This record gives sequence, structure tokens and C-alpha cells, in this order.
Amino acid sequence: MTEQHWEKRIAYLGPEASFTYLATKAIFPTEWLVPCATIPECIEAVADGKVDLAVVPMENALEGSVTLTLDYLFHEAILYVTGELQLKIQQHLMVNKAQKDHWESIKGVYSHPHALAQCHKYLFYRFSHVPLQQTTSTAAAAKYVSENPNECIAAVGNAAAAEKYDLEIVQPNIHDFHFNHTRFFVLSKQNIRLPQELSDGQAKTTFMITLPTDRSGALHQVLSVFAWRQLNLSKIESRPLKTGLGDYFFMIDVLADEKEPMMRGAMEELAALGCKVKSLGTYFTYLTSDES
Ligand SMILES: O=C(O)C(=O)C[C@]1(C(=O)O)C=C[C@@H](O)C=C1
Repeated sequence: MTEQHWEKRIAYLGPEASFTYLATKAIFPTEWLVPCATIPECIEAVADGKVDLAVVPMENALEGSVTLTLDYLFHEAILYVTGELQLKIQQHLMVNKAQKDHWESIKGVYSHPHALAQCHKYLFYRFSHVPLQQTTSTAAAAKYVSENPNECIAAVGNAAAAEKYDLEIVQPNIHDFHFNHTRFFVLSKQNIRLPQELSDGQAKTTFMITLPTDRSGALHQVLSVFAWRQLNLSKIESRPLKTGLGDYFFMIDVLADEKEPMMRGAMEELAALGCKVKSLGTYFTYLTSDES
């Protein structure tokens, strides 16, 4: 955080100039940032104690959840959310400067699948004949385009990536809807919280809940546990349990601190209903002002 000097090691989905990097750098300007090639690599790095924190994308306003992050947190790792970062997302089409006069003849568009999906309309109407190639991040796509000056290809990513990898932005703001933001989780092995200063001050708790058995009304009962206590939910999403078709767990965000008496009561009632509840902890949201 800007007011502290933790000198922590923080893994992020890299390389440098990815959106995850911009969100991380905005909130941790002085810490040691460690790029990882994939979301599982970031999560494993913090789970194995190689870094203190890891920052991974978890939800985009246009494309929805980053399911790899949610599933990995449920199935593979025991980690806590210490904070949530939010970043405004602006996607630009960029080419190698050696190709800037021929950009309308591009033979491929490279980017992270979420970024390509956020620009679906533009790419479909403008370049429907051009194959889309998935990369591990938008910055990885920009790096690839910069390392291949003889290929007439483009990357989709942010302005910082264009600058870092010396590319020319040939079409700015190609995302389909103006309101484009992404949420990122800051993960830790400890159930700790980033300092509340600089956050929006609203405590949020994320639970992963498995219903007892396939009995009618079970989800209704779970929701009523929160409803009658006037605990406000800001997200609910079902994901496959991976044990069979129709088996799900639910990821629920509640706008309250898990230490509040009402939340403790809710947890007790869920247990009495036979639900398995995994709390990822209570955390605050930090709005990053980076204009990418
Ligand atoms: O590729 C990047 O730059 C990322 O940080 C990943 C990611 C994502 O997974 O959603 C983050 C923000 C944008 O929504 C697009 C891509």
C-alpha cells in the first residue's frame, strides 16, 4: 500500500503491463512484483510460500467471472482474500511499428480470451475473416507482437503495454461497452486484511457454499439465512463441483464483516442446514485510478 513499506513479494499475472500488473502497481507501488505466466502459477506461488501475496483477475463487468480463478480457489488451494482491486479496462488494437502502414491487412489478432471477448463486436464486424489467437495475458500478446516485427498481426491490450513493447495503437477503445471494469483478488495464506485506509470502506466477505444434498428448496433456505438477517448479497454464482452433472457449489459475496454477530449467526444456521461453508475472509475494495 502507498502509506506502508512492507517490501513484500507479490505475484501477478504478467508479464509487465498486463491489466493485473497495472492494478497491482497502482496499489503496491513500492513492493517487489513477481510476474507469473498463468493464474494457477500465481496461486501456487502464494500457496507454496514463494511470495507473500498474489493478485489474480476474478470478474469482469462485460465477460463475468474468471472461472479459472474461482475453480482453483475452491478445488486446489486454501487461501484467503485480503483485498479486492478494481481497475477500469480500456482495450486498444495495436501493431508492431514496422507494420503500422499495413494494419488493416492483419492476419491474426492475439490476446487473452477475456480481452478478445470484450471486443467481440468490433473484431466481428471489422475483422471477421481474421483468426483470433489466445494468449495467457494481454501483455503476453503485446510482447509477442513486438518480438515478431515481420508478421502482420495485432494485439489487444492497454496503452501501457503499447508503450512498454513499443507498439503503435491503431484503433483505441475497441471494447464493446463503455463501462468496462475488472475485479482482482489479492490472495494470501493468512486470513489477514489490507489496511482499510484508501479503500472504499465497505467490508465484503466471500463464501463458497456446498448444499447438503439435492433436496428441493435447499438454495432457497441458504438465501433466506442471509435475507431475514438483512445481509446484502452483491454476487452469487454457481460453479460445477466436478463430481457429476448438476452438482454445484455457490460462490456468494456478502456486504458485511464475518465477525459481525449477524454473520456468525448466519454461519451457524448454514452449518445446521448441513451446508459446507468455506470462507475466503472479509476484505475491502480499492479503486485504482489508472487510465489504461
Ligand atoms: O490479460 C491481462 O492483461 C490480464 O490481466 C487478465 C485479464 C482477465 O483475466 O480478465 C484482466 C483484465 C481484463 O479483463 C482482461 C484480461
